[in-house]
Amino acid sequence: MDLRLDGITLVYPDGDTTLTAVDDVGLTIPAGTTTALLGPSGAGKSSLLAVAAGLTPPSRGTVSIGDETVFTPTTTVAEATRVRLERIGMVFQSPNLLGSLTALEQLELHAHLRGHRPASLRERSLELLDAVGLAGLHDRRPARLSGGQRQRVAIARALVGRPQVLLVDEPTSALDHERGTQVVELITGLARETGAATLLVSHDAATLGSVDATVRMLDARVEAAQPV
Ligand SMILES: Nc1ncnc2c1ncn2[C@@H]1O[C@H](COP(=O)(O)OP(=O)(O)OP(=O)(O)O)[C@@H](O)[C@H]1O
Repeated sequence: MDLRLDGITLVYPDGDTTLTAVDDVGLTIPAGTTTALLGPSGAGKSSLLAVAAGLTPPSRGTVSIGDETVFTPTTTVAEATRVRLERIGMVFQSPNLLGSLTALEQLELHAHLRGHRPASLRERSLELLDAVGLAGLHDRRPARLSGGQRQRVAIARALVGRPQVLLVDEPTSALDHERGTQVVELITGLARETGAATLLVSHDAATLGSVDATVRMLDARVEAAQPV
């Protein structure tokens, strides 16, 4: 399903005044495609991602998945959490893995906590770990994985609940150029295969050869989407 942001504005209180972090942003990400969000520090990229994830309610505007409006200025925390758990996968800058769990267990626990408990969960998790290039490393704990491998576990984990939307914040910041490019290729390929509408924040335009579109943010606003 498509992800649609309509007229998103996010205003933070800032002492006696306010700061507009996102200013009337509209963006559509078709199902199965990846849009990269670029722009200088402070442009509003993480703020827009937080609104798309339902972590922060917009001050104005709506977020829709398919035909359904899921986040508005009045969406409750409980409702936003439900939508996020059921429909949205997230990959953060840091993989945030649990030190005592194997790669496979990271995926299984994540799915359990979200209420996804199909009989085939183990197979699905193994398949995803294979898809991210970790065949044979399912039993490794994070301490025995490289930084790039940990990031791949986090990507597989985000997809285990078959999310309709995938939101990715700076997945390559800890990786060298070649590995960063590979991780973006992996995300765009998985988005295509799973149909997830994917929004990926990046600082590093050189790693984005495989994305379907790029959007540049500047001073809280976006320029028109550019197909690459
Ligand atoms: N919780 C907050 N309260 C107040 N202001 C905030 C908050 N979070 C972000 N801001 C401000 O909103 C603006 C946009 O910040 P944001 O983190 O979205 O930018 P960014 O493009 O993601 O930057 P970076 O690339 O450095 O992560 C900045 O001016 C920032 O200082």
